[in-house]
Amino acid sequence: MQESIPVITIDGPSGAGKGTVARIVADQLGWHLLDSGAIYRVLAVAIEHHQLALDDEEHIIPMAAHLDVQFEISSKGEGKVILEGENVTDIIRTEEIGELASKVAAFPRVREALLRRQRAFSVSPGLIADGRDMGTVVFKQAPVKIFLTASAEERAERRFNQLKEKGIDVNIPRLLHDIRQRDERDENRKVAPLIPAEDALIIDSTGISIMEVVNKIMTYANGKLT
Ligand SMILES: Nc1ncnc2c1ncn2[C@@H]1O[C@H](COP(=O)(O)OP(=O)(O)OP(=O)(O)O)[C@@H](O)[C@H]1O
Ligand SMILES: Nc1ccn([C@@H]2O[C@H](COP(=O)(O)O)[C@@H](O)[C@H]2O)c(=O)n1
Repeated sequence: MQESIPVITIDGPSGAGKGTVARIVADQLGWHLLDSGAIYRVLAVAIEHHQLALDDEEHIIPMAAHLDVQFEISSKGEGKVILEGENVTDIIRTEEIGELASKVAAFPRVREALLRRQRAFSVSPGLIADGRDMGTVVFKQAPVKIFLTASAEERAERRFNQLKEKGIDVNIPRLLHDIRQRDERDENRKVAPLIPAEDALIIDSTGISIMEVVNKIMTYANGKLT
């Protein structure tokens, strides 16, 4: 990371709203956006496509370091993810790929291999980076760090509504089970576990609207950056 580029990190568990608020904050500030979870998800898809075993580090590490992926903006202004020439925008958002991403993300050498790619997003005028270890590892020097959370029940309900809107058939008990399992894996892995950075502002968004969360972040960031 270049020292002079300001970075706002937003870490937290699945479904806390990180991606949603990161996008709005980035739009308001006119800054770049890094959805680091998408990189782990793309790697999970690549592992499936190449039919690799999850412990096949010999092949996974070089693949992670040289992942052939482009993050594009479509003509409608929507984000598009292209892996090895194939549009994987929708595939990477499935619960199955999220689960696989969280398994592969527990391997220290995989995380190491993805560091440079993530740090390359830090360009002028600034970056909003969302993930699990943005404030603790990837952008440790960031001047503004947020840890965004919400109760597991509320996160499951949000995910339920999100998937229902897309016409995907799911149920809340199953989503709650998956969310708890993913939290447990992300919080307890040996490297870069999901924990708030010591200097992070913790925001519990349970019962708080998206715009209220955005406003809290903007107020905090304005105070820190001026
Ligand atoms: N404060 C909020 N109140 C109600 N719904 C919210 C709130 N924040 C986010 N949502 C909704 O919750 C869903 C999940 O949000 P989002 O994808 O941003 O979470 P996330 O933390 O990025 O999850 P993941 O890490 O799994 O990608 C979205 O449908 C979003 O609109
Ligand atoms: N900085 C990050 C970002 C993500 N992960 C892992 O990827 C999984 C999927 O992430 P989403 O944010 O897209 O849901 C997640 O469960 C983490 O295991 C990570 O380790 N570090």
